[in-house]
Amino acid sequence: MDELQLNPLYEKVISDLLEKQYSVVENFFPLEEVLELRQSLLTKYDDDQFKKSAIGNWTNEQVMKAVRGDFIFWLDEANCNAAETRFFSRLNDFVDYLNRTCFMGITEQEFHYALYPEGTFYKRHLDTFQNDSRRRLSIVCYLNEEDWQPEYGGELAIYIPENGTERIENIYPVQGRMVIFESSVLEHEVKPVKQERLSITGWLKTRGEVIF
Ligand SMILES: O=C(O)CCC(=O)C(=O)O
Ligand SMILES: [Fe+2]
Repeated sequence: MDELQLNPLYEKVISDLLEKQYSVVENFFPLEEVLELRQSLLTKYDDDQFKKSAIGNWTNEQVMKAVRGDFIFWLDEANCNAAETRFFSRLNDFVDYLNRTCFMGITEQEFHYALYPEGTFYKRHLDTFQNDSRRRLSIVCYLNEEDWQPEYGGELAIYIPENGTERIENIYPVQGRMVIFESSVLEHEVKPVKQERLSITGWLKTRGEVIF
């Protein structure tokens, strides 16, 4: 095993996760890579490659629309473009670090692009709700234009249990910002967006049973 170089950025994420079960970092991906991913998302979207998101086994469109309104495109690591390859390569470096320093046992990952058209949202939920207990960490990186304003809405609201009550952390989807949190612990929600909202979102998963 090669010697592990201490990585201050990864260490910050790890200590945040230990302390509060989520972390927000601004420069995980260099700006030019964020812009490339944004371009690549938009190209696929314009090319009609996105699908309406679904929730578990729910097939009723109206029910789904009342819960989440985003469109997604699942990425295939074995078959992706240069920008996506760079994304996965940074991500895999981080996963390798997590596994080596925290014995996280991440063995799998799944990522999709997401686009929330104006007026859409994603109601409060837990990311392990799809009968998949293997989701360990949720990761979102925002691919919006540089001038995201609070009046555009679309904040990620994380509900944090605190002293028997609940605190809400509101995180705006500013360009290049990455949020990482414990999938099975923190409930969260995407507030209605008033401006198209873009992201790449995914889950780091451990080996384990899928519970039905
Ligand atoms: O885009 C976000 O801020 C969060 C999205 C989310 O919660 C999900 O896709 O499960
Ligand atoms: Fe979620």
